[in-house]
Amino acid sequence: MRRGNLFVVSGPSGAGKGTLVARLVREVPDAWVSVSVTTRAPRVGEVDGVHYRFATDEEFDRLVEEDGLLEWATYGGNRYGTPRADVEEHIARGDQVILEIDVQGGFQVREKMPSAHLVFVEPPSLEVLEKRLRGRGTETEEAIATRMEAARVELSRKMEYDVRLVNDDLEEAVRALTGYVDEQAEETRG
Ligand SMILES: Nc1nc2c(ncn2[C@@H]2O[C@H](COP(=O)(O)OP(=O)(O)O)[C@@H](O)[C@H]2O)c(=O)[nH]1
Ligand SMILES: Nc1ncnc2c1ncn2[C@@H]1O[C@H](COP(=O)(O)OP(=O)(O)O)[C@@H](O)[C@H]1O
Repeated sequence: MRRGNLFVVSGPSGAGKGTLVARLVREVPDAWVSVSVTTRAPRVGEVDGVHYRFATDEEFDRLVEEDGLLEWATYGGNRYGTPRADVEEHIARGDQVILEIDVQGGFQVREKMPSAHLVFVEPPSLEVLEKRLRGRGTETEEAIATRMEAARVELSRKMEYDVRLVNDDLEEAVRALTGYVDEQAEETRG
């Protein structure tokens, strides 16, 4: 039976993961993006169940206890996790499953599912990263500082990922990501 593939997309906050993954799902028909659970507060325009499943600390605790998460991590003082059942179901269905998660989560996925493909999205520079984060207009100055600090740690682990792509020119980065997913998927698509 046809089985899908699992892809992890990580990289510093503001590198453009969300933008790239949104383009990927438009261009690769069997791509499916997991919706994470988070204890972070919704941003303006974020819809529960679409961008994230927003949860209380107690709800998140319960998911961890029930072993309902494939991986989870704390980022910027909030917890984020990948619901396990949906991911397993979509892989079984033959989809190209995409997890947009931080590097701590990326390495947990590699441990549990060694066949996962790990993609690291890099910004052209730290200066550009900070500009993008500020330009997005979603974070306070304090949150930007926390994210820039996390970015340095995340970037220090990029060589442990299977592939790296620099998101400078958006169209070029979209082509690189869709090309990689298609290439890995080809064998299992049948
Ligand atoms: N480990 C893990 N990280 C996640 C998950 N969902 C999102 N993240 C990561 O958490 C970090 C913060 O996400 P978010 O608050 O949405 O900020 P943004 O990435 O700047 O839009 C990013 O690095 C996300 O990739 C998840 O389910 N698990
Ligand atoms: N190649 C690019 N060139 C310029 N701006 C970009 C590019 N890719 C993304 N952006 C912008 O940078 C900001 C951060 O992108 P986003 O996808 O939210 O990053 P992430 O999901 O990694 O936190 C957004 O405002 C987005 O529109």
